[in-house]
Order: sequence, then structure tokens, then C-alpha cells
Amino acid sequence: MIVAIDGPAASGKGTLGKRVAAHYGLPHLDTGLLYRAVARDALTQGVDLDDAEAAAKVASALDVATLGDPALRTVGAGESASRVARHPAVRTVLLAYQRSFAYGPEGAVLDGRDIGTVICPDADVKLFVSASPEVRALRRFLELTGRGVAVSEASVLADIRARDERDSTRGAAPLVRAPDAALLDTTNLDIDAAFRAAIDLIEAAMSRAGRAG
Ligand SMILES: Nc1ncnc2c1ncn2[C@@H]1O[C@H](COP(=O)(O)OP(=O)(O)O)[C@@H](O)[C@H]1O
Ligand SMILES: Nc1ccn([C@@H]2O[C@H](COP(=O)(O)OP(=O)(O)O)[C@@H](O)[C@H]2O)c(=O)n1
Repeated sequence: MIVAIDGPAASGKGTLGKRVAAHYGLPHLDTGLLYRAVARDALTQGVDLDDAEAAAKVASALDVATLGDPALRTVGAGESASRVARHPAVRTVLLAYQRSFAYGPEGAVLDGRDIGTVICPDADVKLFVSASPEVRALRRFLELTGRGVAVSEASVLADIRARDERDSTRGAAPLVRAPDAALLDTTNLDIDAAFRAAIDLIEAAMSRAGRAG
């Protein structure tokens, strides 16, 4: 089974992706980490994030073993990621890895911005996770301050709004809900309730597919 989870910044995609994957015993890929890691490597090598060709070269040399790097979790890394993510050439390089991950023997859970639209358009289940920008900013603020990062809630909200705008308006694989994705608005749901809602949507989609097939 392939589960595609998309949505805007800090909507809870990664949290849900991890729990859904554990529930079904599937591997999970947080695809945002790929873009964050490409931006990290580009900056380390002095590559201009707006240089599409150079950024694509960095993407082709990406070592996925480095995706656990805590430096990828900063606000700056997210902002830089959304700059390299605009380049079609970067996206093309990262597509192959994401597809090979998704189409492994058991399937997988992937979360990102274009999983249901571009990476796995034929995913068995597609979820579009959302929440109000203010609620998403509060959650990310609590996450960052919980890790000891000094940041204001207002600046987190500004970053989230700027990134959502850039991700939704870019030409290449913009953030958009696939027509066949189920909407999961978690504004008023805690993590457990969001997880239960996600499982209900997945089970409903799988049973519809079973009846159709
Ligand atoms: N439904 C929820 N209610 C409260 N906090 C949540 C919920 N979902 C996720 N979070 C928290 O919000 C933050 C962002 O979640 P995350 O899964 O990293 O989002 P994304 O992968 O979409 O950026 C994390 O600190 C996470 O623990
Ligand atoms: N499938 C994906 C995943 C992330 N991205 C880009 O990578 C950035 C960081 O993604 P992320 O999922 O780690 O960000 P958060 O939602 O965790 O804040 C996004 O703002 C997008 O620009 C993308 O373009 N396509």
C-alpha cells in the first residue's frame, strides 16, 4: 500500500506519516528532508540557492544517510529548502529516489508537497493535511522552543506564510491538493485524534478500492 500525505508547512504531515507507517508496518519517507539536505549541502559548498543547475548537481550527489542531521530541522533550513525546491532540475533529480522508495516491495508512506500529484499519482490513499496558519505556527513554535531554540511565534508564522506562498505559487510541482486526496483539517484535533481520523480515511479508501476491484 502506498499512502501519500501532502500539506502546508507544519500541518502535521511528518507526525502522521510516522504513526501511519508504524501502524501498517510500512517504511516512511519525510521528503521535505531531501530538499532541506540539498539546501544544506549547497550552502556548505558555497552554491547559490537560486542557481538551478548548480543546485541540481548538489542534489545528484546527495547522501540520504545524512537525512537524520538535526541541522535540517531549523527554520533557516526550511526556508532554504523551499528556495532549492523551486527548481524543476532539482525536483527531477530527487524524483527517482522518492519513486524507488515508494515502489518498494511493501509500499510506503511518503509525506511532502507533491506526493499525491507528482511522485505517486496512483497512490492507494492520498491525504491532504491542513490546519489554520496560526495553529500551525503555534505548534512549530512549541516544537522549536521545546528544543531550546529562541524564536518568536510571530516570526514562525511569518516564515510559514512565506513558505506556503512560495510553495503554492511555484511553477514546478506546486503545493496543491490532488483532486482525489481526502482533506484532513487538524485545526481542532490533537495528535491522537488526527491519527485516528487518518486511519479512518485510509481504511475507507482501501475498502472502496476493494469493492471496486
Ligand atoms: N494534531 C496536532 N496537534 C498538536 N500538535 C501537533 C499535531 N500534529 C503535529 N503536531 C506538532 O506540530 C509540529 C509540526 O508537526 P510536523 O509533523 O513536524 O509537521 P509537518 O511534517 O507538516 O511539518 C510538531 O511539533 C508536532 O509534534
Ligand atoms: N515533497 C516536497 C517536500 C518538501 N518540499 C519543499 O521543502 C520545504 C521543506 O519541507 P518540509 O516538509 O520539511 O517542511 P515542514 O512542513 O516540515 O515545515 C518546503 O517548504 C517545500 O518548499 C517540496 O517542495 N516538496
